[in-house]
Amino acid sequence: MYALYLSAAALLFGLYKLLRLFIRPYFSPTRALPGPPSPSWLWGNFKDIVKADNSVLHEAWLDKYGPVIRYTGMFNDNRVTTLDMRALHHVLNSPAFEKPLQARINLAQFLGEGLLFVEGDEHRKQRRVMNPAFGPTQIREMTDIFLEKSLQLRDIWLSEVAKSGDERARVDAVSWLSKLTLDVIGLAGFSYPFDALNPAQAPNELNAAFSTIFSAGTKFNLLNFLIGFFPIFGHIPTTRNRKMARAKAVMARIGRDLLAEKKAAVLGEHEKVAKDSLQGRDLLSLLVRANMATDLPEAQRMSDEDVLAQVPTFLVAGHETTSTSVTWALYALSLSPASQTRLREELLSVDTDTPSMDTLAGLPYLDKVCREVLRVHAPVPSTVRIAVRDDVIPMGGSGWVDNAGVQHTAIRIAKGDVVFVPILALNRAKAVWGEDAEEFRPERWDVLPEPAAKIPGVWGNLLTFLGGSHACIGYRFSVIEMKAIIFTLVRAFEFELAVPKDKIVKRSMIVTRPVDISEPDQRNRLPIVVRPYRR
Ligand code: HEM
Repeated sequence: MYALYLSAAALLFGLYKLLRLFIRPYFSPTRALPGPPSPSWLWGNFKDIVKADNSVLHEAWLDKYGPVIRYTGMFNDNRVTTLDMRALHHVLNSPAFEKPLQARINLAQFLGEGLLFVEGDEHRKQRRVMNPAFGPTQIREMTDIFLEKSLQLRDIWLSEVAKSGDERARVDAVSWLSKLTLDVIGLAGFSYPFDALNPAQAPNELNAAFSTIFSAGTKFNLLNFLIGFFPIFGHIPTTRNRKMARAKAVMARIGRDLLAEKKAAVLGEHEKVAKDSLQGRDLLSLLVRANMATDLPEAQRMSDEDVLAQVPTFLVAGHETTSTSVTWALYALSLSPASQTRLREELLSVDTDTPSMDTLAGLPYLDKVCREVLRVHAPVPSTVRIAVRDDVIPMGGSGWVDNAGVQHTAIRIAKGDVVFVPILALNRAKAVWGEDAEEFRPERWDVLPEPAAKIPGVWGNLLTFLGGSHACIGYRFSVIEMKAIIFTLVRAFEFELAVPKDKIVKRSMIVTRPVDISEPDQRNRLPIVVRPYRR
């Protein structure tokens, strides 16, 4: 009898939760905001958004309905977006907004509870211990790795040219750059040699495990969707779940070995680790050292589990994002021969193949090219935040006007409403960058447009690396890595697209990659022709 009451109570509680989920959106103050009608209760505007290129619909709605809009997600859930910089600054910095739990659970099933997962005090704790590993002094030390791997790719492409017997070769920028940045994050992240650029080498254990986890985690399918809501689905013994479990076990074993090695090195630092040895300079070693510092209060230390979760976190966050940026850089430079020539002239004025971080950082046109690529082709085009309590978001400018013509200077938002953070849309907003905002034109950085100075981003007057408490911790790492790769490749080769421009389209699955639609398989690919540059 007691069990029956308990089941009935659980059922009622479940029903109440479900009902609240469906009813809650109708009581949100965001319903007063202007925006597109919802075509379906089940899908909201979701299907149209998925069909269009990332950000395109949001941009059109913002153009049509004003500076802040509401549209709908699944089950008519409220979603708000705005290009208002004061409002975005608030959303990115206020503890009233977090990553949605469902997205975090999805991340955690393949990444563990690392920096991309945690929120609140735990996030502040992890971030405090990890920040020093990503400082300029530390990245300066890693520049050699970025250049060494870039030179390896340069030599591989030169040998492809030699093999072709034709002074030129056709290569796929996506796959080669992905191998390059995997090698870099392996060495700079953990002193782990993936050796992905070595053509004779089959993918090693960690590479294979990582690929399995990454491809399962980033595919949109019913199982992944259900796991986001009900993590128990991750334990059903399907082929996908079994493969994931095996891959996670490999990742955990290698992670534990790496961690044990780093800890032993830190403990025996004075005798064993030379000050400038590679072993002591990778991100994991720096993190372990910071976490073991004697002046760090016990409560502020990360557990071994937390440190281990950073291994897949660095791999996922730091690998495809940077390779995609460089891929888009080669795409943009292929389509803009004048920028390519101007850049090459600047890069060839440096008299070494292995410049320091400061030399790379001090090349003005290289800097403008990188900013412009990261503006027009932001690899992560958007993110979302959920209100964890009711809140009022202040707006700059003249605010917004409701249906009754009343002016508002703030956005009232209810717990559970989602804010879409329009990274790409702000990066290419005409109101900020002018009428040619969608064009790749590095020279625009000669004079920064006034409104761009207010963009609440951590780097480069852009939202590409986000801003606020969850801003990308790896932005310095990524920008210098990007500069080192472009420096090496543009000095050595001239580039052009190997297929017509309209055969390359963008497709987003968290990261926006080029897709080659000239081939029936329509894979992530950027075929380019490389021709050695004769000085
Ligand atoms: C062009 C390259 C990159 C881009 C565009 C990029 C972009 C971003 C963005 C937009 C976020 C915020 C995500 C959100 O909160 O919704 C983020 C967070 C993060 N990124 Fe990056 N990233 C890049 C490279 C890297 C690299 C190289 C690393 C590490 C080696 C890295 C590590 C991280 C981590 C750990 C976070 C979570 C930070 C936190 O929540 O405190 N990223 N990145």
